[in-house]
This record gives sequence, C-alpha cells and structure tokens, in this order.
Amino acid sequence: MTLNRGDKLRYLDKRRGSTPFAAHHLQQQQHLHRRSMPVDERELQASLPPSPRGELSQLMRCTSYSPADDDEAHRQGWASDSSDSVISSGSDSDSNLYKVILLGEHGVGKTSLARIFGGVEDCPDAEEAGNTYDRSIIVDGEEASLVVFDIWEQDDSQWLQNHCMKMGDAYIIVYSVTDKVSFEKASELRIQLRRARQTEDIPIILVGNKSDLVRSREVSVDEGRACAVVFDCKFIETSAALHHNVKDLFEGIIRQIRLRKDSKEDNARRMANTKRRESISKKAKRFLGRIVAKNNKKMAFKAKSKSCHDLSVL
Ligand SMILES: Nc1nc2c(ncn2[C@@H]2O[C@H](COP(=O)(O)OP(=O)(O)OP(=O)(O)O)[C@@H](O)[C@H]2O)c(=O)[nH]1
Repeated sequence: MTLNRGDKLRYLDKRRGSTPFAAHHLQQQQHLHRRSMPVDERELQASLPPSPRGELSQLMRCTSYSPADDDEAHRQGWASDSSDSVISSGSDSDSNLYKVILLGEHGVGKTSLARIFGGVEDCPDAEEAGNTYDRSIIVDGEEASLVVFDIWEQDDSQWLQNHCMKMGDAYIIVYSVTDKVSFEKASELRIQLRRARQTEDIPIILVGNKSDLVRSREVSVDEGRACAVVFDCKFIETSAALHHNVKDLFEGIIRQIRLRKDSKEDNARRMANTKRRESISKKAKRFLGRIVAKNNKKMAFKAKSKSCHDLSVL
C-alpha cells in the first residue's frame, strides 16, 4: 500500500478499528458488501501483545467478507475455476484462523495481491479498504480462515518490524520480477525471518509478482526458483494485474500451513510409538539412514527444486 506512515496515522485519528463508520461511510460500506467491524478484528487485536504507543493495533484496519461478497468473488474469478474452493462468511471458523503476513519492498504489489484476496481491489479509497483482510475459504473440502496483514513498511519502526516477523503463522515474501533490487531484498527478508523464527518450521512462499510485464523482466523464473530452493521455501510467480496465480497463492499458503500441522502431529505420534517399541537393530538402521541422507544432499537439492513450485506438498 503506497501510503506513508503519516497518512496512515492521520487516518487512524479519524477512525480506529473499533470505531464505527460515520453514516455516509456506512452507505458506501453497504454498497461494497463488506462488514465494517468484524468480530475477528477485535479478537485479533486483543490477542496482540502490548506495543509502544499501541502501534500495531493503530495501524491495522480490517476488511472482511460477508456472504454477499460471494457473487463478487465469483465474478472476479477467485472461486469460479476451482471445484473445491468456496468463500463464506469469516466469522464462523475461528478454530482454523491463520495469520499471514505480506513482506517485501515498496511497490512490488503486496497491497494489490492482498486486495484481490480481500475482494476490495476496485475500492478507490485505500483508507476504507484497510490493510488487514480476513476471509474464510474452503480448500480441499475443509474450511480455513485467513487473515492477511498488509502492514509491512520497510522504513517503519524496529519494534513493528520485529513484531511482524514474530506474529505470523505463515509469510508471503513478494518481489517484483521487474526489479532486481526487490529480489535481493526478498532474500534479506528471508534471512531476517529465519533469525527471528530459528527453531520453527514456518511456511513461507516467495512470490515473483508482475509476471505480466514481460518486456521489463529483470529476474528470471529460474532465478526465483533457485532462490526458493536455497532458502527452503515455496515459489510462485503471480500477476496481480491479470489475477494470474493469485488464488493458487492463497490456497497454497493454507495447504502449507496444514501440511506442517499434520506432519508435526504425525511426527509426535510416530516418536511416541517408536520410543515405546524400538529395538536396538531398528535404532542402528535409523542412525545409518541419517548418514545416507546426509550423503544424498545433492539428490535432496534436486528433488527440492522439482517440488518448490508445488504448493500442495511440503
Ligand atoms: N503490471 C503490473 N502492475 C502491478 C502488479 N501488481 C501491482 N502492480 C502495480 O504496482 C504498483 C505498486 O503496487 P502496490 O500493490 O501498491 O505495491 P506495495 O508492495 O503494496 O507497495 P508499498 O505499499 O509501497 O509497500 C501499483 O501501481 C500497482 O498497480 C502486477 O502484477 N502487474
């Protein structure tokens, strides 16, 4: 979102997340079929730790879907070309609520992607559209609520940056394929994220946006993919302008979160069983297996580069 911090705070003087819209605003809201004060936002803000001057909650302005938005979403092609992806009201599926943070340089298309997700891309008023978008979608037959935060500001306070790095259940790091510097920045952000979440296996998708701008491309698909393999994350190219792969991106992030959740549970179960029953010979086999795996790093690297664009596998 190309708003400077001053603009953001000035707006927030006028309206905070918990402040109802003025009457003329409400009329506009009804026209856009969006809820002005979703329950999720209050719950979300309440769950955040205290911050210097309440910075984070001040910066968040939430947009969420009401069931009336389904028509609009279908028109925009989000759900129309998928047999198992459906949008519904965001309030009834809090058990599967995932926070996704968008990171990336200025102007790479974070807001454009988030607004497509939020179904507010045509909203002319950036302030009204907000910078936090929640929506429930059914992916692979199961409902999940995603809250997408477009609050990252490269030049913002260290506290806010640190907090962004810690609060997400998953991250989308965006660069523009027309801007090599933004690609380099994406690598820096990945390193920052790795430092902030050292022991965690958090889902990260590296996104090369603006793939429609073929003639001004500065970063090739191969470079993007290689970077994702090195940094151990998933990779996809999108075009917010053409809506290309945007749906796959957001469904992909849900799949990545679920896959990790499932594999954690499986591992815990397997460990419990193994510890109970493992014989010495089995232990020896496992140990040898680890050594072989280390020797096969090259093979693993190749396998990863094959799968890094497949957002439905780990
Ligand atoms: N051609 C093309 N233009 C895009 C695409 N995505 C975004 N843009 C344009 O790029 C400009 C910046 O997009 P934003 O979505 O504001 O980028 P941002 O990353 O949120 O920028 P900041 O708020 O400054 O961090 C806008 O003029 C968008 O219309 C895309 O996929 N293709």
